[in-house]
Amino acid sequence: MFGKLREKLKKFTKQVEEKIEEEEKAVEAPMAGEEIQKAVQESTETEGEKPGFLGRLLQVEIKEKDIEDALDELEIELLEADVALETVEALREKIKEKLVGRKVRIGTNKGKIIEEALKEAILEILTPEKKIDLLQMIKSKEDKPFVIAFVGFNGSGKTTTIAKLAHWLKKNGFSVVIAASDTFRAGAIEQLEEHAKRVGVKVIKHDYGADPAAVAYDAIQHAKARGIDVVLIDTAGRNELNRNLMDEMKKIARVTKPDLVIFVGDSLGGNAVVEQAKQFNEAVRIDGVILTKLDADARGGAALSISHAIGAPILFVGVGQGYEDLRPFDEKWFVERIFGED
Ligand SMILES: Nc1nc2c(ncn2[C@@H]2O[C@H](COP(=O)(O)OP(=O)(O)OP(=O)(O)O)[C@@H](O)[C@H]2O)c(=O)[nH]1
Repeated sequence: MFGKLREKLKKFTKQVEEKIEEEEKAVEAPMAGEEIQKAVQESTETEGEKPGFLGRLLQVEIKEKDIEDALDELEIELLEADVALETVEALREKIKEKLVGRKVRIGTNKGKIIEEALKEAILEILTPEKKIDLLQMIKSKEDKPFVIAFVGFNGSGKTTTIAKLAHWLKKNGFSVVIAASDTFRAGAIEQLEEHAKRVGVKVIKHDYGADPAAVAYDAIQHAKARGIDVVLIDTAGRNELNRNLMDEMKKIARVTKPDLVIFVGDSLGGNAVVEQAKQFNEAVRIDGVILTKLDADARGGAALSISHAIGAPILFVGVGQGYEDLRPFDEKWFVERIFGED
């Protein structure tokens, strides 16, 4: 996971480290290495925790010029890794904020300081303005069912994801029914039924060509009549966005008044997926995102950008083809995956 992204960030760390070392050499020049360490040690011991007088002399401040070149390179590489432009720019500013002016004592582990700054910057980018606790939301809704509509392009893994989420909800004690509102793509209904059967969930369906909003409406009525907790609405994707699709989405939203609209995107699609999400967000407000195929994603561009770009949190990530392979998203976990080993 994210091998390429990791490489780029490591390269940045190394470049900045070398620059700081150059600054250090200028400070160190008049003294020999061992003398410096000793002087810093003694000075700190006499003045407590904080660096003492000599310690202060023997520290360097990271300057903008030390990181500018490395940031320029990182910016290009992140764009190549399909991180959205506005996210790259925001990340650049945050990294700068965290590093410029920072005082580094000679002899300390500079790589660690730089890596921590990168981690913090990425964590801030990933942390959405609003968070969603799905289980809590479902529990606290008084009039059942809780309705979730899924939107996204063809091939994004939407159908598999709906089955994974149904499985996860069942494991958490909720009853679920699925609306087969993709009445457009040949085979979509059978495919959904097959997945639903495997996870033990009923599908409400009409024929192909039927009104998707009517199918969703029926599923909600079915849930109401039987006290089912959650309705998951599978909507049609297209290969490209068009007016019909957006009008269809708007009608489903009008008729079913979903509690949540979740955008399902293939993380391998990179920036294109972020653009899709933005367009859906303009038509029907997206409340949350599920990114699929993260297990196969070396670049991490979509994952890094999507929350920041549309202001909605990533709720889950798909990390494999099995029904268990859906992971509630956690920013810290994500950052650890980027910096840790696979
Ligand atoms: N490795 C991996 N594969 C996934 C993941 N999610 C889905 N897939 C696979 O992606 C392929 C497409 O998924 P489907 O759910 O069939 O998606 P689709 O029907 O093409 O697309 P929709 O029209 O969006 O439903 C299938 O082979 C899935 O097993 C994931 O998180 N990781």
